[in-house]
Amino acid sequence: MKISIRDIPLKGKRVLVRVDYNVPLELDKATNSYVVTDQTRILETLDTLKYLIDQDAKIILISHLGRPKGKKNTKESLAPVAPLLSGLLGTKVKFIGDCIGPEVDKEKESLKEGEVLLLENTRFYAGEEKNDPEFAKALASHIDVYVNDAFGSAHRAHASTEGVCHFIKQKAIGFLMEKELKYLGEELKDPQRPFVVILGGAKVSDKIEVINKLLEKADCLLIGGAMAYTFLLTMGHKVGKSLVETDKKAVAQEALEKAKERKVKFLLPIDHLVAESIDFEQRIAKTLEFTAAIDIPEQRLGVDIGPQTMEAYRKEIITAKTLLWNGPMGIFEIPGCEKGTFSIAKSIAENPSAVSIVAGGDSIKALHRSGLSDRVSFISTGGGATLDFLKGKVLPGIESIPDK
Ligand SMILES: Nc1ncnc2c1ncn2[C@@H]1O[C@H](COP(=O)(O)OP(=O)(O)OP(=O)(O)O)[C@@H](O)[C@H]1O
Ligand SMILES: O=C(O)[C@H](O)COP(=O)(O)O
Repeated sequence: MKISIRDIPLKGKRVLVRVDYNVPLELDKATNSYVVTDQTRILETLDTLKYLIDQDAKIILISHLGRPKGKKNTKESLAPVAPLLSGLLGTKVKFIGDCIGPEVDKEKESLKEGEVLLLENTRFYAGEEKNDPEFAKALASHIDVYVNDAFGSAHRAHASTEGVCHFIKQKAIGFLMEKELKYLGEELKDPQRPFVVILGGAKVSDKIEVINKLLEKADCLLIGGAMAYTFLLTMGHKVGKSLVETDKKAVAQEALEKAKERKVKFLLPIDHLVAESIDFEQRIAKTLEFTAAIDIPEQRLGVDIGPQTMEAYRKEIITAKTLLWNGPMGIFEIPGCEKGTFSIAKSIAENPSAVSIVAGGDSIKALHRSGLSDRVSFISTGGGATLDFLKGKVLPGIESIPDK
């Protein structure tokens, strides 16, 4: 058991809290400013933050947002989180446009008991992802206690999740981290069967390797999203202009063989929604139409699963005893391409007696949009972190917090 914030005195201490506020932002054209479109990850940290405020701690929040690769930009600034968090906590959350340096140190020093300061995106510095000790040391300056409540980032050995721990003596996990570990650990250690995993999304390179591990635990895998096309391509199907990672074909082949060997059902889309092109800026899919077959025409790209696939996946979902869903089935952000993803949410809702776990920023956003969030057993705030946890991998963000 990890040391929790309940286990240490916090009054008057400067507490650096690593949260995962890697939340989706959208430009609000009316105000020309970015707004948070899914607050889940923020809401889930409120218990920890309220507790720290009650304990008269001086709270300094750090997080990453997006993948800015060491460069500052407004699109990935944490600034829009501050007013939102102020409202949710009922206390002013001050924001400063940097996360290290003399200005930040001054703010840290002048912080009073119960006050909350939010720092800028740690990934605006290359030192974050490189886990640079100098950068980690700068994050740790003027800090008494480090709290990791960022389960979603625990699989990253970055300066704010791992490196910083070498410069701060007292460390603990927050309530969100505790909940995630308890839930995912208990429910999925020895899952009730059939255990059905639904995987989709764009991060093919992240997830395709995870599939190999899940094949050792799950009874059935339902594949959607962009990663499905890499598998279909590997099997010799035509995928047109769909998003694929050709360098992952060998891994895909290995997974297909392993599924066969272990007698794990491995379902891929049998029909698709395709488009001529996608304009992500305008959120428009040109010439949407269903293919009645697995192959995708040359000049088209797959943007969602088709109706036959939805029904095939539904059949597996409604008879499962344990369900895990990570990643949308299509480019659900674009109007007209959301039906496949919503159909997964609906099918899960049809099976209330199963333990259902949904993980991943976009999957959660889609779940909320479908209005069925209250029909799942547990919503994990982790995407890659949850999958790594399932693989039994050591998560650096958890490892660096000592046991009781
Ligand atoms: N067919 C497709 N072609 C291109 N992009 C797709 C396709 N299907 C889904 N996507 C994109 O995948 C993205 C989500 O993938 P991602 O792996 O980030 O899922 P997630 O649930 O947020 O999990 P995580 O938290 O691990 O990131 C969405 O932006 C969606 O548009
Ligand atoms: O959204 C996530 O899974 C976490 O915030 C980690 O983000 P990353 O995949 O960009 O490291």
